[in-house]
Amino acid sequence: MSNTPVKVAVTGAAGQIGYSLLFRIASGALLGPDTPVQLQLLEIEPALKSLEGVVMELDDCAFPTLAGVEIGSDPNVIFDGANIALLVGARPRTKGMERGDLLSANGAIFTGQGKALNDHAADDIRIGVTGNPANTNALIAMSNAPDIPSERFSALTRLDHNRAISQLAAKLGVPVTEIKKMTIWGNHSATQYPDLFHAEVSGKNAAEAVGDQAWIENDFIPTVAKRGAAIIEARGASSAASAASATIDAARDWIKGSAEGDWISMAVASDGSYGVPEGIISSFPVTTKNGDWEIVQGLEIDDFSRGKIDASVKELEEERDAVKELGLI
Ligand SMILES: NC(=O)C1=CN([C@@H]2O[C@H](COP(=O)(O)OP(=O)(O)OC[C@H]3O[C@@H](n4cnc5c(N)ncnc54)[C@H](O)[C@@H]3O)[C@@H](O)[C@H]2O)C=CC1
Ligand SMILES: O=C([O-])CC(=O)C(=O)O
Repeated sequence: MSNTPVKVAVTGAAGQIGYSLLFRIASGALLGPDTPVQLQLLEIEPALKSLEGVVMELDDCAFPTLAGVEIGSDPNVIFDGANIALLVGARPRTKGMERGDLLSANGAIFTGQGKALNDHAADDIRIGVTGNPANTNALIAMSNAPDIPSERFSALTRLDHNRAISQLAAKLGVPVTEIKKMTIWGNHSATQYPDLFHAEVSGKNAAEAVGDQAWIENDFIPTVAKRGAAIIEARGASSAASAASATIDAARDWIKGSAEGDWISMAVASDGSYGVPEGIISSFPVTTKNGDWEIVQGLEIDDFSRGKIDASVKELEEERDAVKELGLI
């Protein structure tokens, strides 16, 4: 095992996602069994007592890869020297709310955290935003951290990506491992576009393997896009363990690299690819290597996909304009 622990900051650490996420990071699921991690956990003051209980449980696991845990409510302290920051802390939506309803409630959190990361994080910082509305929260953090390169920020659409793989595998009766090149385009919201036209099943085009446009349009796309709401309806609380798992998948692949012959979905600052306006944080197919990502280029976008991508991007532009209006960017 190398000696220098990687500092992983997690916000909202006493929350539902945190309760699943921290134990997986501490056990080596993020960086592997040979890399010690130091957890730096941020919570609001009233949640610190509960977080102390979580830390007692982390201690009780005696994880060989857990080098230490620090907790606190000041982002300037907790982000100090962080190599990876997973920004989970934000109010989740409840029944009947759309993610856009969270813009003003949660947006303000990300101005302060962006500034604190700017001033205190390590030079190699990578920042993944899970807290909703994830894309626009990432945009807010990025806009408030002028010294951190914009490509170091991403928002989580990996949960949608994993949901899309799982739905397609169930439809075709194949293992999830047969599915490659899934893409989520746009916003982590009901307008997102899970794309089967570039995905592959056992090396063959997924849309052709399905052979049922009506299922794609009326079943697959809405099931994936509205899965978060379906879980809130069933569980009475928003997805947590699956969100934690996707947060790990996304950060691990970013740092360790995506698999050869495959790609992943990540919401990143657009460079104008596929007609998505520069600067907004939109989900794309990306490959990753050594902590860097690249948008997969050259995919042909037909009219159906174009319409879906444009609708989600329009929503992201509206969210950007709304937070501009609120003075958050
Ligand atoms: N992008 C994605 O795929 C998904 C995103 N989410 C989002 O993740 C977020 C967290 O969800 P849960 O853990 O279920 O919520 P939760 O309410 O159980 O936990 C959130 C925690 O964040 C803390 N918090 C609030 N303000 C904070 C601040 N300024 N600094 C640090 N911590 C702060 C709260 O005290 C709370 O403990 C929500 O916004 C939810 O909508 C949830 C599922 C999937
Ligand atoms: O839907 C929600 O509010 C929680 C979430 O982001 C998801 O499960 O995708």
